[in-house]
Amino acid sequence: MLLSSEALRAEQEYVSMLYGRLDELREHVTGRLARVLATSGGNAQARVEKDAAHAAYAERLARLNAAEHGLCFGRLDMLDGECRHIGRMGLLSETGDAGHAEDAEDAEDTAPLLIDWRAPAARPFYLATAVTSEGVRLRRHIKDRDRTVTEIHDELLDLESAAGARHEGLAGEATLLAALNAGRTGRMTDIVQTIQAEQDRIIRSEHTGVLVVQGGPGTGKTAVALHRAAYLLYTRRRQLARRVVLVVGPNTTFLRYIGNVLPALGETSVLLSTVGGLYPGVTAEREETPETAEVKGRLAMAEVVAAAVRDREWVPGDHLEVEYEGETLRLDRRTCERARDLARGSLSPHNPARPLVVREISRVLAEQYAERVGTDPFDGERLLDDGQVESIRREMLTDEAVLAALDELWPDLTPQRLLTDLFGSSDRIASAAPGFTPEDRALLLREPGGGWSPADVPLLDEAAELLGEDTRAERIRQEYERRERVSYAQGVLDVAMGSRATDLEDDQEAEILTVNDLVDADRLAERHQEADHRTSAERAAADRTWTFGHVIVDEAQELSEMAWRLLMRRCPAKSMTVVGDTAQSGDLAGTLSWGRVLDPYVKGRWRLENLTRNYRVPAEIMAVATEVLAEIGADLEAPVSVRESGVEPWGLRVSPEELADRLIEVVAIEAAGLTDRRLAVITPDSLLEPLGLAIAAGVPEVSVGEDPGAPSPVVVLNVRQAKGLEFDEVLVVEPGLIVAESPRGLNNLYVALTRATRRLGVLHTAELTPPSAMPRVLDARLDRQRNGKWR
Ligand SMILES: Nc1ncnc2c1ncn2[C@@H]1O[C@H](COP(=O)(O)OP(=O)(O)OP(=O)(O)O)[C@@H](O)[C@H]1O
Repeated sequence: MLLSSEALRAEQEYVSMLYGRLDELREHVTGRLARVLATSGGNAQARVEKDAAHAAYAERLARLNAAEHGLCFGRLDMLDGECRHIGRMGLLSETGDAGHAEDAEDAEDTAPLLIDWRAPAARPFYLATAVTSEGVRLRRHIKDRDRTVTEIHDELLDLESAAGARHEGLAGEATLLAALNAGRTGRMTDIVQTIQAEQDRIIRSEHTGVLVVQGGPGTGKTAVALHRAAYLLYTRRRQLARRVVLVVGPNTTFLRYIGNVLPALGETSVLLSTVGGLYPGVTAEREETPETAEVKGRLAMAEVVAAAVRDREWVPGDHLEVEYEGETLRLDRRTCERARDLARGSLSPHNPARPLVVREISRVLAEQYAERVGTDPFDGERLLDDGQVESIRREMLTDEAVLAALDELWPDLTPQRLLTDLFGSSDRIASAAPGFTPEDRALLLREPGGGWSPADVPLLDEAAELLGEDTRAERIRQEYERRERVSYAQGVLDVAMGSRATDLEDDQEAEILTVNDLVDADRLAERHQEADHRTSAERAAADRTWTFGHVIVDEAQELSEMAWRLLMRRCPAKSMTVVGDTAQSGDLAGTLSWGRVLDPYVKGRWRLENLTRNYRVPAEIMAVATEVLAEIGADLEAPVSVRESGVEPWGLRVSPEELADRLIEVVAIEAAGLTDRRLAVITPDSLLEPLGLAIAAGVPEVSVGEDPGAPSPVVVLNVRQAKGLEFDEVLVVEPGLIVAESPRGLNNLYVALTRATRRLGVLHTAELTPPSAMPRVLDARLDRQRNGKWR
């Protein structure tokens, strides 16, 4: 129900008051922040406190700034006469914003002017229906632009109006449909104004373990996952903000697509990453075949990496000779075995255990050498005492031949070196992966160099766990740096004193000495040490061993078993929200069953929730996609579209020779009709480059492949790149080839067909038949719209 101008005016007054309150708070926090920045000096403790205050005020200011657009978007009139305004953040009438649940509790007595959408009092806004009114008489949706209320929609929640509802259970239908019909910008937006009841239940789920959200395309899984992150940060801010929430997505284009949602909700303690981005210092851009990625993603690779480490803890078949200072020393097998057992028995990872091998082997070598060169030729007595033998031992550790022998027996290994050596040698692969078929082993073999692939990252991480770090070297480096700083600081003080002393009268010298007493070199050095101004999320990104408070995995069906292993390690509390759709699993290493990937870690402790309504894809397009879904699995259920677009999908068959030209023609005409809308052309992998280049040459403002930054109106992508994204219009090229190119080709076609919010077209050459019956169904359906024309 659209309302009168009087109601609009009254609402404007309230909303203006709220913005006024927001401005006051901003001013207050900006002032505090400026004061913190102006303070200087103090001891280490004071500096830490200053950094913490700076971070807290900056974060609060970010939250206040984020609330600027659509600060208040709803109102509930309760049956008992109470009126609640709902918004992006809580606002109290007295000082302080109810920035999070804990703040709100602290300020219990203060009347809320605005209720944060995540607070329990806001919940009926999302859940109330005419059938279950939750004590609500009227729900109002408020829309504003630049602080001016432009629209309000009211829903009376009584049983009579329920009878008239078109889609039973759609809360705020007018506002929801306006959001769903709006043009897509290439950046996902938040849905706080129109969260639906089934989504709200998941967002606020109290389940603390692994929550799996399964739902078809467009059911809002990504939106729900991100809003759940915001909800958890609100309710458990003290624990989670420090530990950071990790959001894992399938590729960087996708991360860019969702990147604005949480900042717009005022949340910054979040790290967005692909699995390939989770190994600091490695950029996983190497391309490899899906078959190789599949082998690398198997859980059995954990044992392969472990075996590869064990293989590097070597003992000779009989003995090893070491040339030292003209003497040929001999390490027999038993000595080497003893050193190895000693190190393995320590149960330390490989690198930290290495000093035990080094000490034992160098001790044996030093004693042998001492016996050779330091024995009395007449009585056979050893001439060197223990101290001298120890000196020889230490000296030996700078000798190249000795170091080479140690490197062979128990090398100091980085994960990169371990895997480069492993994948570069068929012998090493055969030894570490005896259970693999020759074909699988051949898939692992590659030349050294050429960088790392996303599937390598969980293996590097696995190796890092097994190798461990010998932190002694790092500790020595830190101590060295500290001494350098102290010595530099002492120099500064000396220069200061020296120059001042020469300039000053004798009676002033005492004062300078007092200053020097107060600021000694150690303290000055501490002050020179750079403060760590990084946010928690930045520190988490740079630290492989960081453990996250909560992990959200999107498009989770694409993750390999090894990727799950890595993620479980990063979240020891196993507090996770996992969203995906096994019917969309296109990656060969991905999963078709949640139990298979989760049971090894949280058997019986993960909960499954389903989303059933499709907010993205209109019914006309979903009817086509559903035919494909039925081919993937007869028991799979398609989500039900919440709207129709009135636009039927179209199909166009062309000859192979004219494919590129007709495609350019179609894209050019479709693109010309786009105003503030986006078109995606989704091609089979093998056609991405040739067709992408052809389209880019013939049509302006086209980008090919992963989104380079600012979204262009027309993009050409393969299915993998389009995963999780959405566009106003989608043109699928050669669906038969998309199916034929992968064992999961049908799943890929299903993904491609479900990216459009308004219009779908299919352009193809051959009959859409092979290799399965499905495309024939698609062909027949599209034929009805075709009539030889695509428009
Ligand atoms: N309650 C809602 N209100 C407004 N828009 C919504 C709502 N739920 C979902 N949407 C919109 O529907 C679209 C699809 O949502 P989303 O991308 O989260 O779906 P998904 O289930 O992750 O899809 P896919 O599996 O295809 O990646 C998005 O534009 C999202 O903003």
